[in-house]
Amino acid sequence: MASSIFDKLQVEFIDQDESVQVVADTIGSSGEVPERYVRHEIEANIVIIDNANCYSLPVIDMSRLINPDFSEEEIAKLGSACEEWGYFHLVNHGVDAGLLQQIKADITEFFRLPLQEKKAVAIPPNDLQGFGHHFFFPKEQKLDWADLLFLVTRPVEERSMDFWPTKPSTFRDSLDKYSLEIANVSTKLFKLMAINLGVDEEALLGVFKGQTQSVRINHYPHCCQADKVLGFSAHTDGVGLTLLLQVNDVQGLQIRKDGRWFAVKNLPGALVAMSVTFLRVSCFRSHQILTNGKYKSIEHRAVINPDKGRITLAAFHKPPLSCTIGVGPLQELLMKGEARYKTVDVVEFTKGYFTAKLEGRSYLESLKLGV
Ligand SMILES: O=C(O)CCC(=O)C(=O)O
Ligand SMILES: [Fe+2]
Repeated sequence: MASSIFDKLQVEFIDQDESVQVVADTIGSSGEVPERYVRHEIEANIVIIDNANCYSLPVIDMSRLINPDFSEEEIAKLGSACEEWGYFHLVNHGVDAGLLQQIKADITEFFRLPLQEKKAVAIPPNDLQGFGHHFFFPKEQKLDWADLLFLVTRPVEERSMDFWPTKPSTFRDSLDKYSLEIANVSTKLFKLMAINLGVDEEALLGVFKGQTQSVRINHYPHCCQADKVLGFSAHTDGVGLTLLLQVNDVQGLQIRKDGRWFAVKNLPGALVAMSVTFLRVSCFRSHQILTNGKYKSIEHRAVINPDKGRITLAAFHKPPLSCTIGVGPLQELLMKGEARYKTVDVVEFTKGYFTAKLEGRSYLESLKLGV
């Protein structure tokens, strides 16, 4: 049964009845990766990875953001992280440590279940929610080396509980609690971003009223030919703000800055926050350029570890598809300059985003005005 949210998009999603974990187990430690997964572009591109980690990635401290003694300084740091990187580590975020431990354990246990048990929540044809492997147009597109569990988590009435695993038994409860805590973190960040942008808090928060939160829980099995596959092709996330949780301590996220790829070192206990496309592109009167290009949306991808599987949980916060807030960029920002991005509504944006060939920034670039 297709969920109401994806019904509205009216685009076809093809699911692939294949588990990457099974492919990984089949090829073992010496087999060949099936052609469908082999990424020739990895070799073709000049990829410089900063393994030395000497590039300093922004780290933002939530406890300072909300402490009147330090907030001004920390909000300025948050602003430059969003402008320069569109990406930062968020520490002291306030999400309960016990809950984090529990959800990590539940997710790990879910992916360890035998395939048949995971398939109890398999993605049906032309839907997005559930366990499986997303496969969008075009058909010749290479497959990512990942299994995933995708669920709409908020608003609560939009949940399709049929896709929420019942094994392990604590899974549903942990995800329910986590989804609330992380929604609160995202709201706090939006408020602080509004202060940094010098716009009315309500103008920014209004766009997210009744926001949709969905989670994409990614499992990237290890691969004996790790340099031939990609866990997640280069992309920018959809609309809103992504908060990424490292479920286990295996590195794999890479971000592109100034044309170079950088490996992101895990920071224990931190969440990775990505201010994503809407912040750069817009929110009209349903989806207009909110920050008029001031904040970046970071292009990123996930690479595979040859020895260890990696698990992450990405929580996406976006305006509801029914968002009809008014046409045009945030007025206060437009008074400071011309609109730099086209106006598109949430449904059109989401459709374009999902159906565009995954070429990193291509869909985002197509919305740019005057270039
Ligand atoms: O797993 C990662 O490191 C990245 C995941 C991601 O980019 C996504 O789910 O959108
Ligand atoms: Fe992403």
